[in-house]
Amino acid sequence: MMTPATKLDEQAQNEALGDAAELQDQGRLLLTLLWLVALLLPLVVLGLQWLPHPPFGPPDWAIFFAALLALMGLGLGSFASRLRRSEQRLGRVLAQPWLGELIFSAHGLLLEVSPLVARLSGYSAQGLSGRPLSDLLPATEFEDIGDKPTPVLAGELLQTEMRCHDGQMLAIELVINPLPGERWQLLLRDLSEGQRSQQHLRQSDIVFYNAREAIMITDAQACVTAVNPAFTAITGYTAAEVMGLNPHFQNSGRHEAVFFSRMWQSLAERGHWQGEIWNRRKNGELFPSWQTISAVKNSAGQVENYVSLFSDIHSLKNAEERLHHLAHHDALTGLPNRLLFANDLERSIERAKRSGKSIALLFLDLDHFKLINDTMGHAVGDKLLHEIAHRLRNSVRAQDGVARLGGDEFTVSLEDVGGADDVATMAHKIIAALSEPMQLEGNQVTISPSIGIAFYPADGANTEDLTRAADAAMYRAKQQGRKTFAFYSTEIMASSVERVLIERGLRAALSAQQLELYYQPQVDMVTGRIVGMEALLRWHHPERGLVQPDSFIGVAEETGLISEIGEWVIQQGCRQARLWREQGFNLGYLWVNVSPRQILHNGIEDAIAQAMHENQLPGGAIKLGIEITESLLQSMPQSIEVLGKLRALGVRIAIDDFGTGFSSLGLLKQLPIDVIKIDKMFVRHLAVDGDSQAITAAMISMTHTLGMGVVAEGVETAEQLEFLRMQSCDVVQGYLFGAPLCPAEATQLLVKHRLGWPDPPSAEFSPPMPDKGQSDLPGLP
Ligand SMILES: Nc1nc2c(ncn2[C@@H]2O[C@H](COP(=O)(O)OP(=O)(O)OP(=O)(O)O)[C@@H](O)[C@H]2O)c(=O)[nH]1
Repeated sequence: MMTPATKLDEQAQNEALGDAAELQDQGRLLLTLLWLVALLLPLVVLGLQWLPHPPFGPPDWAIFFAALLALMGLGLGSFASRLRRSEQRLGRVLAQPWLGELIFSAHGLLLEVSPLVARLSGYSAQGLSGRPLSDLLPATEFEDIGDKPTPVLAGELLQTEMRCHDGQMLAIELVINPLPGERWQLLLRDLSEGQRSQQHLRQSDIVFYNAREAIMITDAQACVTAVNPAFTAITGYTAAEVMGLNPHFQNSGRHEAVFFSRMWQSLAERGHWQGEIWNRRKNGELFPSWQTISAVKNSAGQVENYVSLFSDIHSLKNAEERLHHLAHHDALTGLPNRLLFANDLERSIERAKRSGKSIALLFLDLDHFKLINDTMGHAVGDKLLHEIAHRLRNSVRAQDGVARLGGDEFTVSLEDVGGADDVATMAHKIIAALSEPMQLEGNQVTISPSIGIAFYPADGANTEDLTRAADAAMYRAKQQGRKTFAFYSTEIMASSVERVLIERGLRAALSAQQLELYYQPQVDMVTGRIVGMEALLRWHHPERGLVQPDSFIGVAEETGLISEIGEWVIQQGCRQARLWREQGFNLGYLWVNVSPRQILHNGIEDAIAQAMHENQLPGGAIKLGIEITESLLQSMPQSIEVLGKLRALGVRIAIDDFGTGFSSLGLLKQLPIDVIKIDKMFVRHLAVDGDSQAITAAMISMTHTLGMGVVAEGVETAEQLEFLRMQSCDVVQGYLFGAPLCPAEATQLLVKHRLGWPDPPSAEFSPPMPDKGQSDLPGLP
């Protein structure tokens, strides 16, 4: 698109071109004159000879012509030197890197192009030669240039576009001049650079008018010279209202004079200031802004303007406060979280230090809260936690600190407390308030807390120690049966240290191969043959020797290590079963103990399926059975599903220690259970205690009625055995047949009793002197 030229900025070019045109005219005139002189002068001289009185005699023609030639030479010499100077000048102009030259014929064909034109267009100079001018200049003005003897555009400065070799259009400015020989010269220069800087200016305008940040520009005396629309939107002042004012008109009064003097100091020293500043809107409202002020200097280094850019961070500040609250509070209950609890307790300790008073820290953990989650769902669990937080807050004074540390753990810190009695009363009150039944989604739910109590400074001189002491005391309250409180004591600390030691040792035990499975035989009452082996876990502690499961299973369950240990037990048990099958033993079942936690949470079916697959179980004479404790029955819905899946894998399921919990046989009917194991407590008293006899007889009979098998544990005497036989108990297990033995000894036992025991077991079998701890193996994996 061609536009009229608006300015002539190439003065040198025009002067040179002007010179050239003038010289052309002068040259033409001079030549004509010389020709006229050369033709007419001899005729005039000859004509004068015919007069009656010629003014002079016949000329010496040789001298005459020599003079004429000298005259012509002088004229031509002066013209040639002017022409040379003009050519040099034009050459210099054309040598400018920004000026390109194109020579074309009257028919519009390109004859010559300068290197710059070739470079700008992307063609080679030869490539362009002979092409129509309109190939390079597609604008309509150039289309039919070849049809006209003279381009109509001559002498005009035009802006148009040049089509480059790659098809891109390049903005150019050009002028066309006539040349001798019906040729035309086209001088051009690249405009894109200039357009870029104009575009830059336009972009600056766009930024200024469309920025969301307010922009205020002042002169060197700090009088406002310009503000953008965002400034008006944020402050309420129009540009006209603030023009010429000192920015002080926005002063909020929130900053001291020293604040502004520092700002000016920074501007003077570094030319820059940045910070948060409170300003006043036109309507009087104060608002925080984040402001950047820059001093703009001229080339002499003097400040000409100050440019201030700011945004309203009012909403950002609100968000920051919300974030701060979120970071310090528990989202579910709104109580302070662990972080704020620690900060608050630290400050309480500082105060107590100064006043010499003491602080009581109560550490609460809900009892069996997991069961609520498991049986009623997480959403109900959340509501319960919310209600507990509410009750807890209402049970204490306003100045007492209540926090939720996470999960079902809460704390209450009491400053300026009296004696332990007062705190015990408070703990009672909290337990009573929290244990009141609550209605959650149509269900009545009851829960209780266990509370540990520790005092500053007696039990801990800083936040960590005090919290640790209260936590240890809470653990003691759990051990004491839950729904109670316990004060911290050194003895409690010792047992909590013991727990930590066991946990640490246990973490290393698996990789250090300190765990081992022992096996205890189960004997069929009718045939006297071994029909099963129960795998029982032992820990060969490097310093303490053989550690009983009672001492570490609890810790393993609390710390979650039970999953890893449980999986190892399953794999190891299955491996042993495979070995015995390969050795030709007709064993029946290999039983492993599985923790209720594993059943409920750890994808146990996958672990068992994999171990069975790896050891080709069930295979032939050996199958896998799992023993679970009665407490699992409290999580009925989930357990039914998992146990069903295990059954589908061919696994038998036994309830261990039956009779010690509160579940009824009727409840068992709803679960996929194959075997009931009567707890050794009943078996032990069979000979002397009529009640135990009655209960055992009833259990055996009812179990049979439900179509399940019965195993009696802890059989140590012939009398017990006899009683169980009379009640038609199916299988017995106990020292009378064998203690838990390491794999090698258990294999020897299998060899020795391949054909079973005589009936009753012969006296040659002397039970090992029972280490009672070892025979009591409740609920261990
Ligand atoms: N609903 C809900 N459950 C949570 C939340 N945070 C943790 N839990 C659960 O709280 C339970 C805490 O259980 P524990 O304290 O370890 O065990 P417990 O069943 O209370 O048993 P004891 O403490 O030994 O009486 C775990 O099952 C967690 O998954 C939560 O924000 N909401």
